[in-house]
Amino acid sequence: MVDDPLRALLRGCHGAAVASWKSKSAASARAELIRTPSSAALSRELDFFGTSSKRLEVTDKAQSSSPGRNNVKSVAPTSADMSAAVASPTLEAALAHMGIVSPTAVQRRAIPAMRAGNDVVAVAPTGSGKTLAYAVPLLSELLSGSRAQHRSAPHALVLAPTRELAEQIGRVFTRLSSEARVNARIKIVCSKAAAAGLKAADGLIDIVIATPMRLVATHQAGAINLGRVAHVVLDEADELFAGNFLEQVDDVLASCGSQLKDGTRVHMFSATFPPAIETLAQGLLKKQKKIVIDGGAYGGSAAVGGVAARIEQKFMFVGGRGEQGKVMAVRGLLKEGLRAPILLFVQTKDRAAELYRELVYDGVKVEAIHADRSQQARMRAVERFRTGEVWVLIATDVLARGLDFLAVESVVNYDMPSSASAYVHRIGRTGRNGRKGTAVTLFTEEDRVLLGPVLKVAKVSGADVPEWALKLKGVRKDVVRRMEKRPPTRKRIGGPNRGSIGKRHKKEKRLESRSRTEKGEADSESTSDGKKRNSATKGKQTRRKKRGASDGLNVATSLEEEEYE
Ligand SMILES: Nc1ncnc2c1ncn2[C@@H]1O[C@H](COP(=O)(O)OP(=O)(O)OP(=O)(O)O)[C@@H](O)[C@H]1O
Repeated sequence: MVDDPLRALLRGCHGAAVASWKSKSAASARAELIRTPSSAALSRELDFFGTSSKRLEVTDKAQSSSPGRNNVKSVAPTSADMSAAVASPTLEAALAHMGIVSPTAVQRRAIPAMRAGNDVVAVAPTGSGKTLAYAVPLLSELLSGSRAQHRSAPHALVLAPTRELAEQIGRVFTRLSSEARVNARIKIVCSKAAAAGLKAADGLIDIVIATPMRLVATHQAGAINLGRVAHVVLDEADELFAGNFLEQVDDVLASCGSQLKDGTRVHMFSATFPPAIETLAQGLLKKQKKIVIDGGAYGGSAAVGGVAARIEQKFMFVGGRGEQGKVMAVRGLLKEGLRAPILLFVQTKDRAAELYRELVYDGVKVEAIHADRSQQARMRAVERFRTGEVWVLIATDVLARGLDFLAVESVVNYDMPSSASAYVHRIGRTGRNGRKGTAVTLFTEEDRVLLGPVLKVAKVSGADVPEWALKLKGVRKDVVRRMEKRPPTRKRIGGPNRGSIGKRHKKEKRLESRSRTEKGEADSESTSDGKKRNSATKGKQTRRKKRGASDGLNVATSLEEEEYE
């Protein structure tokens, strides 16, 4: 094993793989793998959330030619386009300070549309800057003084399907408002603690960013007044209108009640907006302004689009050998130099655990995100990925939407996404903000039903879809829909290594369990009802063990599950 330079690299290097698996031979890819950048250089590249000043230091050929663009200290002048879109010199300067000097297409159109008092529906590709497209007009209203001034009554409400996304949106608002000195009171409500804090503070709030479940609970507890909300923004609107969240979103909008009739504006943003969701959303939009950018598809039979232009999409049939074929395919991709960091999507948390075992045994620097781990452990996993300590992050669809992992080079759909929309969002974790990215989708015989819709999206977005694939016999829509709701049951992931987990993994298990115990202890110390909390934690751990999840790799299976405490 030591003879194999790839194995040595996978074990020891912090550098990113720089070879494209598609365009280079295995030998040259390996050679490039050996010339990895330093960990410092890599960590500069890995600003996943795109909101810190590090992002401006990224060494990117496309950007480095524009002087001042990569220098945090020098603020480049903004374009005429930017002045016209933002219409606020203060915000314009703040954006320039963040390295944002010209608007993206969706910003160019959505910012003025929101300012003009419309209900904006914006469908634009992943990574095209939709967050700022609504953050700018909302903060600009606060700047101009037209804000609600009622206790616990926010001026604007932003809903997002997951806690991670809500927190990311919160970071964007906080950064921009502090750069512009808006002095906006921004609250992120996506955990019990945050909701309790809101009640305790009982003060003025300008903007609330929340997950639907937590906001409903907070409202029911009387900690927030939704009666005077001027704007409701639904980020990942199609997901918020889908089964899991519909009831809660409905409750929130009902709580904005009378205001919805006489003036609350409702805005929807996503990279996908299927016709069924459009019909559902129509009733809420009084003064609607639709904005559809590039691949973003709004209505029509295509139903989804929104694939960022620079993502190279590849499909690999791993057919006959089923699950074993997939593991081999992933090993092959890594060996051939698929560019890291890599996000690897699987269908369920159990499969994440199984795949983790396979890869960790190989010596791949891999992590898996799971909802049962403490928030600290989750953040640590992301941080390890961010700094290049971990090359491959295994996740379920909980990480598929909205998260701005700016430096992710490749996405692998280890398991076929459950719908064309899911495909768009998953692969959209790479190729963000005009960067290049690679998306590889593995499929077997049992994926035939979902393959058709996914290939259509790929074809529409300019991917080189093989002729044979386009000739695949169509599947009835109701069969596709059934499959979207209930993806195929897959065989366990496990190759020859299964069962022999190896020293390294055992060590990871020990560390994980130690960190859980520490967390339990910390919880018990920091609460007055410590005993209760500590025994509850222990009970939870026991239950987990009973469920056969002693390796602690329970990745959430649904977005709903993600709303943990
Ligand atoms: N005008 C701009 N110029 C340069 N960078 C920008 C601009 N607008 C946004 N960005 C950056 O682009 C990245 C992607 O933005 P954002 O997360 O808002 O995309 P999105 O369209 O919401 O993606 P998704 O559909 O996946 O949620 C962020 O890192 C953001 O800071």
